Amino acid sequence: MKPISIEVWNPSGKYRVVSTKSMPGSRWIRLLTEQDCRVEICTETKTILSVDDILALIGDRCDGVIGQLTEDWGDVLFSALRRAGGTAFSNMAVGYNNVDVDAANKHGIAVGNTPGVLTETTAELAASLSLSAARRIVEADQFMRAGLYDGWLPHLFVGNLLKGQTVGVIGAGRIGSAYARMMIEGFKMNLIYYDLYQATRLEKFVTAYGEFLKANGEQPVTWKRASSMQEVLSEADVISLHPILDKTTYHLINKDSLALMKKEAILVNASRGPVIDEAALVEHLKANPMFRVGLDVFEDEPLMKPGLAEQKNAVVVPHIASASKWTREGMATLAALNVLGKIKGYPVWSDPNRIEPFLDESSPPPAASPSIVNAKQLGLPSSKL
Ligand SMILES: NC(=O)c1ccc[n+]([C@@H]2O[C@H](COP(=O)([O-])OP(=O)(O)OC[C@H]3O[C@@H](n4cnc5c(N)ncnc54)[C@H](O)[C@@H]3O)[C@@H](O)[C@H]2O)c1
Ligand SMILES: O=C(O)[C@H](O)CO
Repeated sequence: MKPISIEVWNPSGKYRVVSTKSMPGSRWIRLLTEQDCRVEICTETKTILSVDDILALIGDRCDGVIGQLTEDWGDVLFSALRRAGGTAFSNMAVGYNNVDVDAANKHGIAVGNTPGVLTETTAELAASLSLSAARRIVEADQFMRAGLYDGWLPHLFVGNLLKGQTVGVIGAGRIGSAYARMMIEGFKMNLIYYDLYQATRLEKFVTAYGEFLKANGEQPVTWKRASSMQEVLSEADVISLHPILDKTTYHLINKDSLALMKKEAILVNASRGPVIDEAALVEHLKANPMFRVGLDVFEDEPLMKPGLAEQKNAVVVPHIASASKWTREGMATLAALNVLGKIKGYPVWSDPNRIEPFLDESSPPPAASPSIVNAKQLGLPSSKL
């Protein structure tokens, strides 16, 4: 196996923890080295590591790995980690569709993720994409830079007004609900959402905000929980996708579902690329120039499907929804603490949505793993804190 380049922190540490990428901030490194970990960070320049690269990083002895959503964590890697004496893996991401959790269970490896810390940052990017698509910001920017602006015109880059329109959310979990609140409070949009579960807190928020507006003599905002995704697609003016990626959400948006949407609707995706059949989307964009999309994620990432890049009615950014400094440093901290907690035999934090105590730099983090998705399957104890 070819050697792989690494940077080492605290070489004499008792536990060997590998990070497949350099991650923002230094707190995560400090938290590990202070607890007797030797931290090895992969410094290979290529962006996506292969399974063989990661096998080389795991080597003969490894207690835990912090990995990335671009990596394929299945039976090969989990069995290698187990053989090397490891018991812990954490994705530096909330989504873990790149992880075969059954394989991890089989080998007794805890799988961590990083919920909560990226909720607002990701929702803000989805809101940015919604605005950019509605007001044609990227097209207008390119027009200016090309020196084409020769004076104000009544028809120049006319887009969509959001106020009073309906925002549709598919997957009203943490991020979907935060996005909905931004669009409702910011632009006084009405809400229609589809989720397998009732978003009670979100409904209460919209009701209370509607009452506030009414009391101030303004048109109140409203909410509706749709009984099908199709209802959201046909009624909403702006639709944002925020479900997890699994078998039930793969190609949720396809040729048939696109046909249900309004001709001037806006579709935003900051969840996972395969939630949209991207080839069908390209055809829809070509046939409907007033339909616009804002995409942070792509079906064959890092590639775009042929034809997408040429569509002026698409705003595309490279999977940056969680990319604020605070969030990325927090994700690194949570991922490191997931691995550390398992190595040290700490219990699992009882509420993965209440992660503030782990992010407070002025006090030591609780002795717990913040979020282990297979804690129940592995029978890991829950923290009483
Ligand atoms: N683009 C990015 O950088 C970025 C950043 C963070 C998260 N994400 C993605 O966003 C996803 C959601 O994150 P979250 O923290 O809000 O998770 P969450 O678990 O709080 O929310 C997901 C919601 O999807 C719902 N859902 C599941 N299956 C569904 C279906 N078939 N139809 C409708 N709704 C369904 C769930 O009930 C849940 O409410 C992550 O899994 C991840 O893939 C992407
Ligand atoms: O799932 C996630 O966390 C994102 O895709 C990266 O922030």
